[in-house]
Amino acid sequence: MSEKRRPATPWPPVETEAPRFHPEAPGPGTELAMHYAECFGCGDVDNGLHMRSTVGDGGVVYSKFPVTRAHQGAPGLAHGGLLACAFDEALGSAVGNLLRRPAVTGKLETDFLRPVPVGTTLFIAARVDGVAGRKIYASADGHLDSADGPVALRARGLFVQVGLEHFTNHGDPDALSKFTQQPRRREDWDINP
Ligand SMILES: CCCCCCCCCCCC(=O)SCCNC(=O)CCNC(=O)[C@H](O)C(C)(C)COP(=O)(O)OP(=O)(O)OC[C@H]1O[C@@H](n2cnc3c(N)ncnc32)[C@H](O)[C@@H]1OP(=O)(O)O
Repeated sequence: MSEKRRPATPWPPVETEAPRFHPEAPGPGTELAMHYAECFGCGDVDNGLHMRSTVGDGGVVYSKFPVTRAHQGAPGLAHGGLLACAFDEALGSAVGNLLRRPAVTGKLETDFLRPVPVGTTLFIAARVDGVAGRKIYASADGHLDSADGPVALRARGLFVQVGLEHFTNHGDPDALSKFTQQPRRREDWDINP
């Protein structure tokens, strides 16, 4: 298959500032631990995505998603919704780890360019592209079977910064103590937009 192209739309869609990485953000080469043991993307969940991420140079976070039979849509092929899930995780990891600003996905768009067979590993490279107040724009490419393999998917996401009470009020009152990696304490986050 030749390199796929899709209609170009401006990204980020609004004027942004360059992302300001947190002074205590993990540096290049750091292998990121799961952020929550029950996270479907990175946690120890039966049939979860079991994604693992590493910080690269230049503000890129690399994540791997090993696609198994548990992740099928059509026979032998990954389910599109789960592929989008992998990108949500990868983009969220870049935002959370590099900026340390608590944020949730407001919008996620995914271009599916090539089928992703069971047995392949998706190598996702995610970066934060710009920040406009509470709005944080991030994007990622997903390569088949190696970091420079053919691009199977591209995704763009808008993350919206929230207060930490978003997680305790809407989710679990003990949410903060259940995060398993830094930032997990209130003082470890950059909570000023
Ligand atoms: C180390 C740790 C690792 C952490 C690693 C983490 C990895 C996990 C990754 C998974 C992440 C998730 O799945 S998070 C879970 C999925 N997402 C959610 O559940 C979010 C549900 N939605 C919400 O809670 C809310 O709608 C919010 C918080 C997103 C926004 O509500 P709000 O706070 O009232 O703010 P609101 O004014 O509506 O929006 C703020 C600005 O964003 C814009 N905006 C909001 N949504 C959109 C949208 N879809 N499209 C365009 N623009 C939007 C608004 O126009 C506005 O722009 P302007 O007027 O200011 O210009």
